[in-house]
Amino acid sequence: MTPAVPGSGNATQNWGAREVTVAFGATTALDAVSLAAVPGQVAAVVGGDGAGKTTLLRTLVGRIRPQSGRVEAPATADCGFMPTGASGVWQDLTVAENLAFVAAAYHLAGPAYDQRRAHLLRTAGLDHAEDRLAGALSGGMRQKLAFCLAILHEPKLLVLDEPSTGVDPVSRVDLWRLISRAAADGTAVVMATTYLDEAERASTCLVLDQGHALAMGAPADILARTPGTVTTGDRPAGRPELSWRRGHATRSWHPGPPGPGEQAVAPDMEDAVIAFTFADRTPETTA
Ligand SMILES: Nc1ncnc2c1ncn2[C@@H]1O[C@H](COP(=O)(O)OP(=O)(O)OP(=O)(O)O)[C@@H](O)[C@H]1O
Repeated sequence: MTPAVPGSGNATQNWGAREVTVAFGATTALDAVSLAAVPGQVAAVVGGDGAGKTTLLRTLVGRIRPQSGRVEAPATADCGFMPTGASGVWQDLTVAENLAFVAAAYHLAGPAYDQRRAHLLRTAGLDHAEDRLAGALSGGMRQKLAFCLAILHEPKLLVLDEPSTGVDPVSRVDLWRLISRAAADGTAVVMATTYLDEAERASTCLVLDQGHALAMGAPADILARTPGTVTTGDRPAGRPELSWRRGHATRSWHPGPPGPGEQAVAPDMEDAVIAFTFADRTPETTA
């Protein structure tokens, strides 16, 4: 029997990546990274530029073969993948033609398909734009079309690469509603996101940095395990390179307790991800 991916909490499903390592030449994009994809749940993958998010997602859907570790995923026809930047959309086809193209690839037809297509277009707010060229849609509408294309064939595993990056706040809400609905319908959803408020709403969150998994678990657990202390003030406290702007204030990370007069805050996901990253990148501070 295949062992379950750690953290899946599900004895019957074991989709996900298990200790996957991927290198591109001298660059280790993923270093023994694991992530469970559980039906009915959203797993968020977060991390900065070059953290390995896209590589992990592409590995999950079989587009990259890892050097070591293993991937458990449904058959290709049961996977849906939305690449970053809506690059899964054909710009010179209309919305309707994009959908028809994908439907033909999956042999989708008949009243059940018509119903699903109409439902998706309505939920995505694209039902009045069927005849518009995808290239003429707003960024948010194009992302929503890309989402519809990825989910049209009702995949069991849905993998989304930064679905809401560059999307206006209202379209972000629409997209999140679509994603939550897919999970509620029983789909295992894995999404990379740079929006940490979105990550905070996921069931599981994986924090990556430079190919390393810094933390994984329920968002509340990750917050509870935030290393060191985060403080707020009107100027950096301690080492300036361990401080960042947050609205009109400055946050600072301390490997230990705050200094005298410094005001500690309960970290949110943004603070936690930054704290994990600083702790990992500046090991001398936590030694
Ligand atoms: N095809 C490739 N050839 C060489 N290096 C690659 C390739 N794909 C990714 N990398 C490298 O692997 C590392 C991880 O990249 P990846 O795209 O997975 O990160 P990411 O977290 O998605 O970041 P970003 O959002 O900036 O794309 C980076 O150092 C990147 O330069």
